[in-house]
Amino acid sequence: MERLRRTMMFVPGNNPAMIKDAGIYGADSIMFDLEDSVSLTEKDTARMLVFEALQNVDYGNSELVVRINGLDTEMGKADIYAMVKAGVEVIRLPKTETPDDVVETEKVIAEAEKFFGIENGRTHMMAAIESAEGVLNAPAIAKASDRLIGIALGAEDYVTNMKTHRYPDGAELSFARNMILHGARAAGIAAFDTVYSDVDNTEGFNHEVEIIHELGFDGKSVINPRQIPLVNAIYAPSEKEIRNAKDVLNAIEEAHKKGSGVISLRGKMVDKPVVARAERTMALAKASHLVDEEGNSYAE
Ligand SMILES: CC(=O)SCCNC(=O)CCNC(=O)[C@H](O)C(C)(C)COP(=O)(O)OP(=O)(O)OC[C@H]1O[C@@H](n2cnc3c(N)ncnc32)[C@H](O)[C@@H]1OP(=O)(O)O
Ligand SMILES: O=C([O-])CC(=O)C(=O)O
Ligand SMILES: [Mg+2]
Repeated sequence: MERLRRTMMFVPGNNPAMIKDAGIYGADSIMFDLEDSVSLTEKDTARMLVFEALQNVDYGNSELVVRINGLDTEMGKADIYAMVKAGVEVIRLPKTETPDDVVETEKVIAEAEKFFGIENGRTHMMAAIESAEGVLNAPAIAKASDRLIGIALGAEDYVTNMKTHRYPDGAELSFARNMILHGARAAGIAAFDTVYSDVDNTEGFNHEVEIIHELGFDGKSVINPRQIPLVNAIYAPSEKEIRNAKDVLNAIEEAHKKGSGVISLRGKMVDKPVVARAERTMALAKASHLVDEEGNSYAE
């Protein structure tokens, strides 16, 4: 079953209190940041703090991601070596412009794995796309390495590059979101939406999450624990959706028993893509604690 990544929470790598408690908020992925939330004078301290945390703190089931500094900075290589040694699950490359950026980073990751005697390929990657060049290359970036689990939009840098701002209707991000989503889906990997900086604006945040949920994003980068339950609530299927998904799965099981891959349910055709959507609905229902492991509703 595909891993659910509804929320990926940024945690500044130079903040020991936030790093220590990051696991208690239920983020699907925790993303320690060594890049733009850390000032140049704190880069070494942040790398050390995150290295220690990855080795010593129990973050439960959350996936552990680190946003490194790019290889065009003097920190990039040291970041990769330290995080690979610490056993990070995913390295997030910021400001990815071209497939070559991914290939170059992968080379250094592979070198580091070899150096520390770690199995080749164990460290996964994701690429953040934060410029016009990156957006235009999104489909190629998404296919640049087998290590990639996903690509993400970084809209703060993107709107700066585009000489615009963030607006409530999100029109300025429409092209980038669609490119990233299509690039990710064509490569068979995940797509993540960008952060929403106005932490106290719940209405604006919910509106943005509704948009990306409808588009089909796997989830969203968040910057504050208060944003996690808001995303989860919008990604949680309704009771009606769960009931329908169960009916679909039961119907297709009956069809399979009869040697068929298609069946009619209340006049609507049930076939492979409908079943795949029903399976995703049930996975989201489980993650949202609306049904148990067997798919039985707690409400029933
Ligand atoms: C454009 C980009 O690159 S975005 C990515 C880089 N930016 C970041 O990583 C920023 C991360 N977020 C933050 O630093 C903060 O959430 C801010 C500055 C946005 C808001 O700060 P505050 O208003 O103080 O947050 P708030 O009052 O909601 O904090 C409540 C609790 O959550 C904790 N918390 C807040 N944000 C985070 C976080 N991102 N990770 C872990 N814990 C956090 C606080 O430490 C506080 O804990 P406490 O109650 O034990 O003291
Ligand atoms: O990746 C993100 O969402 C945060 C970020 O760096 C940006 O928006 O520039
Ligand atoms: Mg950025």
